[in-house]
Amino acid sequence: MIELKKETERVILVGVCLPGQEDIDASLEELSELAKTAGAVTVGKVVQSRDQVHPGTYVGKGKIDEIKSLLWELDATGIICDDELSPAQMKNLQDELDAKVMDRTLVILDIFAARASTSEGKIQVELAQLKYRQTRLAGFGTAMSRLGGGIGTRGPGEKKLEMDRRLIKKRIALLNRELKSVKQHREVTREKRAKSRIPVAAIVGYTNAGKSTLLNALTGADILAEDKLFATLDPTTRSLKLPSSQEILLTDTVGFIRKLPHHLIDAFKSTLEEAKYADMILHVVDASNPQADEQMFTVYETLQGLKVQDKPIITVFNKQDRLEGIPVIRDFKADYTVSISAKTKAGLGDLLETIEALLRQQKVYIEEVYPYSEAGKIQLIRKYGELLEENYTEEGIQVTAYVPADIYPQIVVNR
Ligand SMILES: Nc1nc2c(ncn2[C@@H]2O[C@H](COP(=O)(O)OP(=O)(O)OP(=O)(O)O)[C@@H](O)[C@H]2O)c(=O)[nH]1
Ligand SMILES: [Mg+2]
Repeated sequence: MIELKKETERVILVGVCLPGQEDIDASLEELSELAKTAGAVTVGKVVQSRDQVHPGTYVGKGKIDEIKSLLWELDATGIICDDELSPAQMKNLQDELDAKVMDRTLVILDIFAARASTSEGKIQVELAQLKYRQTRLAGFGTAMSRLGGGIGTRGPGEKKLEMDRRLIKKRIALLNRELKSVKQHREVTREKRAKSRIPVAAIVGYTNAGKSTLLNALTGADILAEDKLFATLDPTTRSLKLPSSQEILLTDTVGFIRKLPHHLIDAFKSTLEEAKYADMILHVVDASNPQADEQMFTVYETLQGLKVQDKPIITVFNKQDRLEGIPVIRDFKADYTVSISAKTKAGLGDLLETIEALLRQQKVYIEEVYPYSEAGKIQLIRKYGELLEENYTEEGIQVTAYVPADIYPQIVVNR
């Protein structure tokens, strides 16, 4: 696709530091990465410490004046606020600054819009964008057209940017119906998988943690892995043979981020929910990131919000090659932890062993002698379980194996 070179947006990032908040710098650093991914250049940062966000203008009057002169000094085209602005805050700031006003949500939506490739992804993004725009169009029709080009104007819904509220409502209803039918399709696929009894592991984690790189390294898939936020939007599933020859399905998922816009969570629920139907979760952490602890916390929160609970989690501390010396395992409680480098493939063997150990926990250990007339049951074990030993004797076939609990009734010896 040929894209005309547009004038680069030069933005000033604006954040509010609430009492007790220590990671405002990291949050703005991440916002700057988001802006870069969306094609803008960060030329300045402004932080105001406040007890609460200013309800009318996000920051206070003094800061607004400061931003005004900065916009002029730095020849900036607009600002991006680190939190989602209310429609009123956005309008007021726009009036005060007479510049393009954006927020974190708008930037994330823009990135998603540029990345969505499947029909499901496109519907989801457009839905989220329309919901975001719906309230912001109300009462100040010119606000959206003031965005001009660039961030906030991309996406499947691009041409409908100037749509009035009534049409937006209609379009939202239509998209919701479309989404429903896509969802049903996804559910059918999921059911098929469940029937095949092949265990599913969902790879989840903060954006840019290395989820796609890991899936590629394990299965030889060629999913785009990039040093960009939200490289992956659509879940991809690949199968993997474990050393015991048991098969498992691995699903790569969309990354999480702090302050993930709720419009997106709603719209992407069925995609995000891949984790809900998995047998286990591989939580990939970028151990080389100074914010790793906070990122893990965000992932836990998001999983909880999606009601993904009580699943065995393997925490995978990735990017060990970037760390010097001994592998880092952070201090927290988890069922299983592994240190790897998806890039150099170090530790992948450990990871596979851990996955097997976990699967084994969900299995029943058996020591049996099968009469030759029941040899078919051993085929079942081989297919769904893990056959450890098989000896042909006079009494029958001696077998030791791990068998999935749900298969167990089918392989009991008739006596
Ligand atoms: N040094 C190092 N870099 C890694 C490792 N694993 C992944 N990366 C890099 O980290 C960046 C992000 O990797 P991805 O696999 O795209 O991350 P992701 O979690 O799929 O990210 P999103 O899809 O954007 O949420 C890429 O530039 C990878 O090359 C690793 O073990 N070591
Ligand atoms: Mg990815």
